[in-house]
Order: sequence, then structure tokens, then C-alpha cells
Amino acid sequence: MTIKLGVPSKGRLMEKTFDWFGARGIALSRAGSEREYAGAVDGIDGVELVLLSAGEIPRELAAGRIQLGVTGTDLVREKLGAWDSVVEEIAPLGFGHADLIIAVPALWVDVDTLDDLDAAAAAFRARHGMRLRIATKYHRLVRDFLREHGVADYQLVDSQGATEGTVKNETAEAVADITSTGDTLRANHLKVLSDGLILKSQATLFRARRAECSKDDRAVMADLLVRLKVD
Ligand SMILES: Nc1ncnc2c1ncn2[C@@H]1O[C@H](COP(=O)(O)OP(=O)(O)OP(=O)(O)O)[C@@H](O)[C@H]1O
Ligand SMILES: O=P(O)(O)OC[C@H]1O[C@H](OP(=O)(O)OP(=O)(O)O)[C@H](O)[C@@H]1O
Repeated sequence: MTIKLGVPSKGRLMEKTFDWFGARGIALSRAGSEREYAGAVDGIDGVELVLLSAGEIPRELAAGRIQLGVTGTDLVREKLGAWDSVVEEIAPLGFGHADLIIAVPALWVDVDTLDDLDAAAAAFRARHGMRLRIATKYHRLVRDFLREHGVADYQLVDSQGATEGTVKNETAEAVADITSTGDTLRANHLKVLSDGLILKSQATLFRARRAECSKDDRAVMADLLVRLKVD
């Protein structure tokens, strides 16, 4: 048996995760070509690297198909109900920082807060006969946040990418998405509500609480966590 470690299969998250483990003496690498999703681990026996979509790592941890996984805290909280009972946060990794926020058109000079958004949503419904649309891929987090803050008169529209473009394309009036530098929001003439921060996210190492582990696996896990200095 081996411990399975799930890591994002591409982009900045993959590279920075490889760097983070490498700095702690565990060399992770992609085996074969750029397009082959197989991985190799050097520096410790009994650990297998599984390259996965960042968005699928929460589900794989929850199912116990991987024992350890690196992904954003935003994706774990979005994809897993009662995430805390399913996975354990082992260590924040200090990169992949992004804020999940609610943004509206910069031209909406009267809308700066969630209360303003609530009033705008009521006015929008009265005027157009439909609820104001918020485009997002973070359905659970956005619904929970707006419920807690008393905003009810809206509908979510699903957007799995290029979410900031939905306002210009007239498929939504507002967006809830992650932002890092703010460049994408500015380029699409959107502004963040002053109290519209839903979550601060960063790449984090998670452990599955329910994964089956043999005695040997538990020894490998303990050794790995000591080597990573996160036990
Ligand atoms: N511009 C950014 N700066 C920093 N972190 C980001 C940025 N965009 C996304 N992230 C973070 O990276 C993680 C992966 O994001 P996302 O779901 O967009 O991945 P992806 O690249 O589309 O991968 P996949 O489609 O394979 O799941 C998330 O935790 C997210 O918060
Ligand atoms: O604040 P910024 O630094 O501009 O970054 C924010 C952008 O980065 C992410 O998009 P990504 O490039 O991952 O593509 P996506 O639209 O497919 O999610 C996110 O969805 C924003 O669009």
C-alpha cells in the first residue's frame, strides 16, 4: 500500500506545490511528457503522487481515494458540506492567495454595500420582473454568505470561467468570484462591495479524515509529516 498525495495537475498551483515540497526534501515531478498526468516522488518511499484538477481534490479526499491533497481552501469549503468533519487542514502553504468577493458594475454609484445590493435587487425585480442575477461557480459559499447577510432577492447563474465577462455579456448583473491582483475586475469595469469579502483563500495541505490506512501507511504518513515539519 502507499499514501496517495493529490496535487493540482497544471499551472502555478502545481509548480508552487512542487517547490514547497522540494524545499522540504521531497521532490515531486511530472513523469513523462507535459500532457501525461503521472507523477513521481523522490526522497521518501511509500508516497504516490496523483495529479488532479484542483477542483476535484476535495471530492477525492472526501471519498478517501487520496490521503493527502493540496488545493485552495475556497474549493474545499465550496465542494464539501461540513468540510471540517471530512478533511483536516494540515498546513497553509503561503501561496495561491485569492479573495472570494462580490462585485457589481463600477457605474452603480449608489451600490457600495450588501444593504445597497439588497435594495438594488428589490428595485431590479420591481422594474424587470425577474431577480437580479449573480454569476459564480461558488454556489454554496455565495448562498450561505448572502443568507447570513440578509440578501434574498437574487438568483445565482452558473459560470465556470471568465465570470467577470458575464456582466458585459448581459447574462448577469453582478459576480461572485476570486480576485488576486484585481486586474480582471478593473478590466471588466467591476468594483468589490465594501463588505463583499466572502472568504480569503490560499493553497493548503489537507488530510482526509476517513481514508483507510494500514499500519505501514500510518508510519509513512507520520514520517512524511515530520519531514514536512507540519506534524
Ligand atoms: N488569479 C489567481 N491568483 C491566485 N490564486 C488563484 C487565482 N485564480 C485561482 N486561484 C486559486 O487557485 C485554485 C484553483 O483555481 P481554479 O478552480 O480556477 O483552477 P483551474 O486552474 O481552473 O483548475 P481546474 O480547472 O483544473 O480545477 C483555487 O483555490 C483558486 O482560489
Ligand atoms: O485579480 P486577478 O489577478 O485578475 O485574478 C483573478 C482571476 O483569476 C482567476 O481566473 P483564471 O485565470 O484562473 O481563469 P478562469 O476565469 O477560468 O477561472 C479568477 O477566476 C479571476 O478571473
